[in-house]
Amino acid sequence: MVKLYDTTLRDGTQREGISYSTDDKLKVTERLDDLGVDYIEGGWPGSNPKDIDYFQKVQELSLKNAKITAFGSTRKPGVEVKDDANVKAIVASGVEIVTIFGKSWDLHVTDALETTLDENLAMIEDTISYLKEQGLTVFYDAEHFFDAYLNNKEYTLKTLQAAVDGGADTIILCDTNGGTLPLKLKEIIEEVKSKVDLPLGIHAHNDSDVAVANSLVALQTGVSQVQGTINGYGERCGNANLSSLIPNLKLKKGIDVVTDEQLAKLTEVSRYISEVANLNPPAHKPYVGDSAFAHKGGIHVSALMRNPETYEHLKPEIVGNSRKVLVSELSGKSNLIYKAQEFGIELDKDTEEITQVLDKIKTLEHQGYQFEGAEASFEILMKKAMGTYQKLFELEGCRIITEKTEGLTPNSEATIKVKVNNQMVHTAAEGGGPVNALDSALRKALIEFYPVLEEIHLIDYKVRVLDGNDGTAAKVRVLIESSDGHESWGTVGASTNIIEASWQALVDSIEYGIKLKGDN
Ligand SMILES: CC(=O)SCCNC(=O)CCNC(=O)[C@H](O)C(C)(C)COP(=O)(O)OP(=O)(O)OC[C@H]1O[C@@H](n2cnc3c(N)ncnc32)[C@H](O)[C@@H]1OP(=O)(O)O
Ligand SMILES: CC(=O)C(=O)O
Repeated sequence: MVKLYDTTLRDGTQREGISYSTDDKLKVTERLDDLGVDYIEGGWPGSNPKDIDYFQKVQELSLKNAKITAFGSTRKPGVEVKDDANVKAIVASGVEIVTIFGKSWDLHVTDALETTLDENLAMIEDTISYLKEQGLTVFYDAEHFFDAYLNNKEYTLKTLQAAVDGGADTIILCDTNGGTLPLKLKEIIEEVKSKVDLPLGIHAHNDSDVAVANSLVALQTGVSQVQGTINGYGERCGNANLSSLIPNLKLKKGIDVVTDEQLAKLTEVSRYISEVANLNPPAHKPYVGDSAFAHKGGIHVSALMRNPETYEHLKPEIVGNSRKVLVSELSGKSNLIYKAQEFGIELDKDTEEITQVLDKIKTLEHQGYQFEGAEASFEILMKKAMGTYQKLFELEGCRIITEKTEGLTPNSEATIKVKVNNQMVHTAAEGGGPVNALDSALRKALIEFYPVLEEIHLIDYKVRVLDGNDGTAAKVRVLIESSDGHESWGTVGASTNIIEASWQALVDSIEYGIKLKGDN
């Protein structure tokens, strides 16, 4: 039996940039419970009022799978355990399971705690025995266990014995600094197993980029509890990533740590937690990343269309993710056919049209365009090449003036002349900058013909300088993301003139949006 112990809400919050509210923590708790983890370490009640609040409120949730645990340290040196503020806060938190970390490494006892080796052993034993007397289940986190073992095996084993004597229910071996490699970790766990007769757990940090590997090796060596966090969030480089460990265990090792239905929620849970953490979802993480099943190379897409197993180690839907095919200068005809099918366009591999589209993409990418983030521009390009694209308006001309007066905010004004439905429209608009003025003038000209434009907004505008060596004459790429509040689409432009690059991306964005909303 393998037990999943999630510390997203404790060690995960030790990652730079994360700060949840109590409400956030409660919502994440429910998602983790849904996912099927066995334990949720909700926080450290001795640390801050938010965590005290959390432990009160979490009692009102009806969890289906998980048990809530509270984290804390052994008592302070020279303090009676019943009087220790941290221990009192843990007992008051109302949980049935607590996780206490103690020092395994003599260096930490002398240099961090600044106490004696014997006092540390007493701190471990009597904190655990006191908590056991309170009727609690106690997991003991042996902090820095592997470094400690390599430095002073004899003392380190005494700290574990103190935990056993105190009555700990499980001992978790922690690779706190994340510096241990899998084979060394395995060797040490094998030795410990022959000396400690208690269930063991593993808590691995990712400083050597092997936290998941270390956790798998530990489980293979007979450890039964694995600690980690969703998306691998955690102090410094993070903790063992449960978003990878869960599918690895279930799909590769045949250990049913969650049900098939729960596994299919993995991607959603990963993205939900990154949203709540206010971080970008981790695009390149295995299993759950947006790019985990993104195929770019033409050779890959060609084979994939014949049999997905050729370039995927599992079906993306199993973990709630989906396949993505990208279009770029690395595409072959297969990428285009795949995308055409997505757009509902019939395209045959043996036609002149597909060769022309492919050549055009490769030429344009050489000139600085990037279609990967601009699928709407790619769809338009494809339809134009096939002669099935109808433009919604023609530009007759435009003029943009930016006025900069010393001490005043610069102001831009655009005038534009476009032909819509055989009618010439001439408008002007102001804006904070030249592109903003141009966008406003164009919208003003088109709105009476396409009222749906009211619902279409630019949500992101990115400019990338392509050849910085050319200074202010450098070519730039503009990527625009637009949305109607439900769907979003990306468009691209490239030129040595930033207004021209913006114009190209803007026109594609507006035409695509109007057509998407069926207002043409
Ligand atoms: C490996 C890990 O991830 S352990 C978890 C680390 N997480 C955190 O530290 C987040 C929460 N921490 C906090 O809110 C605060 O640090 C608190 C409330 C725990 C302590 O705050 P303070 O009392 O102001 O102490 P401070 O943070 O400066 O120093 C840590 C204290 O804990 C002591 N300590 C460290 N480990 C242990 C331990 N296992 N058992 C007992 N005491 C410990 C240190 O010796 C130091 O005590 P001292 O100040 O009396 O010398
Ligand atoms: C306990 C803990 O978080 C660690 O040792 O890393």
